Amino acid sequence: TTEIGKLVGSYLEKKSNLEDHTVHLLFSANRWEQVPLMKEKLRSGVTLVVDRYAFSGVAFTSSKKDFSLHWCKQPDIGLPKPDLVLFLDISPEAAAKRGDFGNERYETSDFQKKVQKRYAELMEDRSLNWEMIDAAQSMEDVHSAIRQMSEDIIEQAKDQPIGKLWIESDT
Ligand SMILES: Nc1ncnc2c1ncn2[C@@H]1O[C@H](COP(=O)(O)OP(=O)(O)OP(=O)(O)O)[C@@H](O)[C@H]1O
Ligand SMILES: Cc1cn([C@H]2C[C@H](O)[C@@H](COP(=O)(O)O)O2)c(=O)[nH]c1=O
Repeated sequence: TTEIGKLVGSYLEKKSNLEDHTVHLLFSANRWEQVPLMKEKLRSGVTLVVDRYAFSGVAFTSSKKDFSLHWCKQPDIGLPKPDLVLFLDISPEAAAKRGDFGNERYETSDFQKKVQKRYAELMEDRSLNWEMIDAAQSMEDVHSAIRQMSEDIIEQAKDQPIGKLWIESDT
């Protein structure tokens, strides 16, 4: 809903075109503009559930030609570090059978396969608490797995300081 968010939304809906580096930086700027609010909420005890976050930024842009994982991570270094990252795993073929697939930019099975590989590379980073959930299960089972893991991490993280994403000393 922010001005930057609207630019990104229009790009995803294929209503406008943006140069690839530019849109990557806009996605990141859209996260950074929310950081003061995120920190305020976290410090007041609110749990944030963030859809996609920096990991999609890296996985999607680095799937484009001539983009490295390294370059793609740079603008998001130092964002608030998540206590838990849930990867909802489903094959691109099964995802394509679900509602609305194919309307947005990036929603082709070939591109999604590249993205899935990039996520696998990101998940090798042991400084982050990645958990995989089988998203091919029923909605009820997906929900129950997410709920269990979330409740556990909320309990563990409640007295921990806010870390910084991809900064080694802030694990
Ligand atoms: N476990 C499930 N089983 C069957 N259908 C599902 C399940 N989860 C989601 N769907 C359906 O798949 C479609 C896409 O799901 P959803 O809206 O949750 O994904 P999304 O938020 O669009 O994903 P993305 O963040 O990748 O864009 C919807 O039509 C939804 O009803
Ligand atoms: C955060 C973020 C997202 N993307 C891409 C990934 C998806 O194709 C869309 C968002 O889709 P949603 O259904 O609205 O979740 O945007 C990206 O390329 N870079 C990012 O930083």
